[in-house]
Amino acid sequence: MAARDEHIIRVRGIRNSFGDQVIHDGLDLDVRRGEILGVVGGSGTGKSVLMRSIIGLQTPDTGEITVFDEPTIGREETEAVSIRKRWGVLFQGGALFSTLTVAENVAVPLREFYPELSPALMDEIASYKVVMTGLPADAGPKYPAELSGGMKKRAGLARALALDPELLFLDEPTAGLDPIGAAAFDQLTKSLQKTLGLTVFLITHDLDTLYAICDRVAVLADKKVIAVGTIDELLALDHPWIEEYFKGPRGRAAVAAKENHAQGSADAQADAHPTEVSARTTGQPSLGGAVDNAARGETQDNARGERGTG
Ligand SMILES: Nc1ncnc2c1ncn2[C@@H]1O[C@H](COP(=O)(O)OP(=O)(O)OP(=O)(O)O)[C@@H](O)[C@H]1O
Repeated sequence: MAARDEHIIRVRGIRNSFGDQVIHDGLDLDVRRGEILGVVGGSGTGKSVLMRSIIGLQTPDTGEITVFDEPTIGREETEAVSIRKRWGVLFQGGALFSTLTVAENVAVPLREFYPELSPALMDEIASYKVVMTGLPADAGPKYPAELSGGMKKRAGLARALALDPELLFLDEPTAGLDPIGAAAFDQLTKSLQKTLGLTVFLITHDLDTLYAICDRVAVLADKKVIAVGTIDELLALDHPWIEEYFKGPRGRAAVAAKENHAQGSADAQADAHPTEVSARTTGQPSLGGAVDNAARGETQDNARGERGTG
């Protein structure tokens, strides 16, 4: 279990602005080692800008950010490389290179950071990562255009895991997936986090994801992180936005889905496969088996009942 006070990411007093538009002002956040931290907030509150600031793609006007106890703002590229190797990022939509196959996409970070590796070894590592994320082995030679939306996300995840990171950034990983595919992706994330000992910074609008896999949730509003804690801790704060967010109709449905899943898991006994797909807000029965089933479920991307932002 993670030491509660061991912070992989520390953000202190950052301000981000674009022209006259101030996105963050005095924003603080700590991410603990080994946790899955969900990051929520209304559209445009700056969740992605925060992630980009942490990974060095956006330079805040002021403030400090450290990752693995190393400052990330204002670092020379050569200095930043040693930190960047230790995290993986899944951007919204997967951000795959359309002219490269899945395996070539996964190998991109290997080529960038370890160009001395032989092509055969890069291929082997890429194949391993592809299978690890639940894609069929024959997905490697396919191009992104030949994949479903869910498979693209898995390919993006495989690329994010290419360097065996300690820290994973996921920007709305389940947006656009149907409920079964989204549930499968959540369980894959949880399973990888446990197996690989990852710390996960997860931006989402998906209440099911928050309830199913997040250890804590950080709420962005008013240009700051206004609260961070477990969902129960957040609800105890009696904040109107938080209350509405978690206790509205979608929040209640997410709680029901989690309870269904807990009941299903009890019924299925304690040795259930870690990537088992849970029942979700659709009321779908729990599916056994997992990665393979998950991949099958995702062929239903964009079907009715798709989970988008909310
Ligand atoms: N490069 C940029 N130039 C100008 N404005 C930007 C830039 N990047 C982000 N913004 C603005 O910053 C604000 C926050 O954007 P961000 O993408 O972080 O929001 P978000 O909370 O992730 O939203 P959503 O939930 O809709 O994805 C938005 O108003 C956006 O238009």
